[in-house]
Amino acid sequence: MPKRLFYTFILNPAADKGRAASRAGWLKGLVSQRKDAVFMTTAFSGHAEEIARSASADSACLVACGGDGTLHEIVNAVVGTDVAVGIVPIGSANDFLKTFEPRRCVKQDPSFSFGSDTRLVDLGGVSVGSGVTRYFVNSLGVGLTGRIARVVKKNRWLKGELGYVHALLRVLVGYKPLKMHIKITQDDAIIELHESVFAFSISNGKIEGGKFLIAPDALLTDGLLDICILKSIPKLDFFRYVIKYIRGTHINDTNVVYCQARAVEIFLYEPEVMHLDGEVFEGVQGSVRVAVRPLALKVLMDASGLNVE
Ligand SMILES: Nc1ncnc2c1ncn2[C@@H]1O[C@H](COP(=O)(O)OP(=O)(O)OP(=O)(O)O)[C@@H](O)[C@H]1O
Repeated sequence: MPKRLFYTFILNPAADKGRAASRAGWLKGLVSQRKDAVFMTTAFSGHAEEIARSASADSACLVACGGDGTLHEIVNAVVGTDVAVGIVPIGSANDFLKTFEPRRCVKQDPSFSFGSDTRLVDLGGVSVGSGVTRYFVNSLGVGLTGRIARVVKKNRWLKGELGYVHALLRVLVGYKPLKMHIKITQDDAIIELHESVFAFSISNGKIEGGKFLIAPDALLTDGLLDICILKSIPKLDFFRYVIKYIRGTHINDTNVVYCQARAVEIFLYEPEVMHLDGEVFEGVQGSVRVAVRPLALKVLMDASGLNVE
């Protein structure tokens, strides 16, 4: 049956530390000119996912108006359906869009052009123990970056790069590398590591934390996830790696394992913090299985023809 609406816009007014709320008037103005679109606002964390689950019965495209967290919730509501997601980038980082359509990441002047062309992108599926699978569209981090994401989220004032620098410094105090067992499954090899790990991430997009080029070789459509493991290093050395992460040159470092795979399993001996697209999951322990779900998400492309890979 044809859907009644084409677009449902879902605004997270709390995105960008509450600054996204100031875009409500502009978004309502956009939507009010059309018969095929409606506008909704979230009232609490997790609400975008609830709205998206009910709206997906009626809409062909759900537009995430916020940052990566808003997109993450909507993606998890539509995965497995034919509903597309669109993006109005008014969050702090909007890291997914930096890979998908980098030219649209102009925060001062966000745009949305009504179109219907979509591109399929991969997703990463994550299951902890026997729990349900949750999906990330941009990146997953365990340990250091999970803890940084937790501090960034709790901080109500500092946004953008300042927020990440503040969080990094706070997390580094008292931080110890994590003991992990990692099993990376590639087409022609299995890599097993029993390591103390300083930082661990799995990426679909290239950028994490606003400006860190964690996965310079990542492509959203290659059916692969990019794994980046920084082995145990002296804590003070990490500042050198921050510069390398910004430039993407860490992947050639002898302390870094960087590779691509379709599936990864990690075993965490102690409860840890994990982030998926910047959303924080506490107390993750035991077996964490991650597998790519190739071309599983339809993403609306900018109709102005500015798309680049
Ligand atoms: N009405 C609301 N009140 C409070 N929190 C909300 C509300 N709606 C959504 N949230 C939460 O706001 C958080 C931040 O959203 P989001 O990640 O989109 O913005 P951001 O952090 O500025 O962007 P980015 O992740 O790109 O840096 C998410 O965890 C989301 O669950």
